[in-house]
Amino acid sequence: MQNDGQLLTGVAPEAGVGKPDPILVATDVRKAFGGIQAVDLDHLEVQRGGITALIGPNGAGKSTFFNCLTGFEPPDSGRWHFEGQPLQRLPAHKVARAGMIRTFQLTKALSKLSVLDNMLLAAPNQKGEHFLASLYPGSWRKQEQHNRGLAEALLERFGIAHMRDEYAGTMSGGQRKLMEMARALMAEPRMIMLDEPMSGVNPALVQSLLGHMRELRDEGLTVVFVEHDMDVVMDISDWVVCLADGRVIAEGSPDDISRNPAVIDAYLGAAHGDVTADEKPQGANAPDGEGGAPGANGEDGSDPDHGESTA
Ligand SMILES: Nc1ncnc2c1ncn2[C@@H]1O[C@H](COP(=O)(O)OP(=O)(O)OP(=O)(O)O)[C@@H](O)[C@H]1O
Repeated sequence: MQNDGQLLTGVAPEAGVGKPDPILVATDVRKAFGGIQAVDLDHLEVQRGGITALIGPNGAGKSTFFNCLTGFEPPDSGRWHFEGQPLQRLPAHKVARAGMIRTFQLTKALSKLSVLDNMLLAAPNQKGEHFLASLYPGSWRKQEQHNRGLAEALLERFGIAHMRDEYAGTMSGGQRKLMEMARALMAEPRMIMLDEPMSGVNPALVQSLLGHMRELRDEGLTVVFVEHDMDVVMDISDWVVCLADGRVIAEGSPDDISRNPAVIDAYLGAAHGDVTADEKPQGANAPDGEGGAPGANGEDGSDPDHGESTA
């Protein structure tokens, strides 16, 4: 089946290259922490309806870039358009309402709430919370019904419906990863940004998560994900963007990227010689062996304090 990611065939593998139908266009996005220039990005376009992987060594600025785009971290400068709408300086909940939503490297479930309540909390536009809307209970009742139906359907889709009334704290790390993806979809986004969705999950669940990502893409959602596992990146991506020192140093198809000398130098490891798609690093991780490896966040990839909710 044709998906919009295939529109990328023939796009030149050049950093900052224009895309046939970009859903996101970001320009001059910069963010420094003290003396560290975490993000120093000139231009990046994300193709609508494709799966784009964001790779790069530890500390390359991937998560900070996600944070800036989604309103979780104020950039020092920069502008970006999503579906033609400028989103810079908007807080996270407004970015989510605009249709762009992210998940976190460490899952952010509220462990003392049920799985279903965690899902419902992730729905934006809680009309009942506004004073005027509360005067017209019909409008929020309708919305609550919609949210409940959506939450039940998503839990079913991700195979965790049997957990709906359990405390989220009782879920395994893998189940939490599934819930994290399901929660993001409560906002009914047009683009989902997944920060290391596979970290700390077992191989069977990786396959299940990959299947969900493909399905979402085939249904028209744009997927951007940060990943260290090059097997996963090569397997699923329509396009790969490599960051180093906050800059886009290369982008292209998985094949282009696996052969790109700048990517091999900065990330895949020049010491290992040329890396082709057939000889890619196994199990992946950053080449220096730091972080990002399956299990690097603890066996279940869970957040030790589970203290926060997503937008
Ligand atoms: N809140 C912060 N305060 C100070 N420095 C920060 C902060 N957040 C990130 N940094 C620094 O900014 C740089 C980019 O970090 P970031 O987490 O965005 O990289 P990354 O590519 O996502 O790394 P990883 O693959 O390890 O998750 C790093 O040098 C990091 O130490």
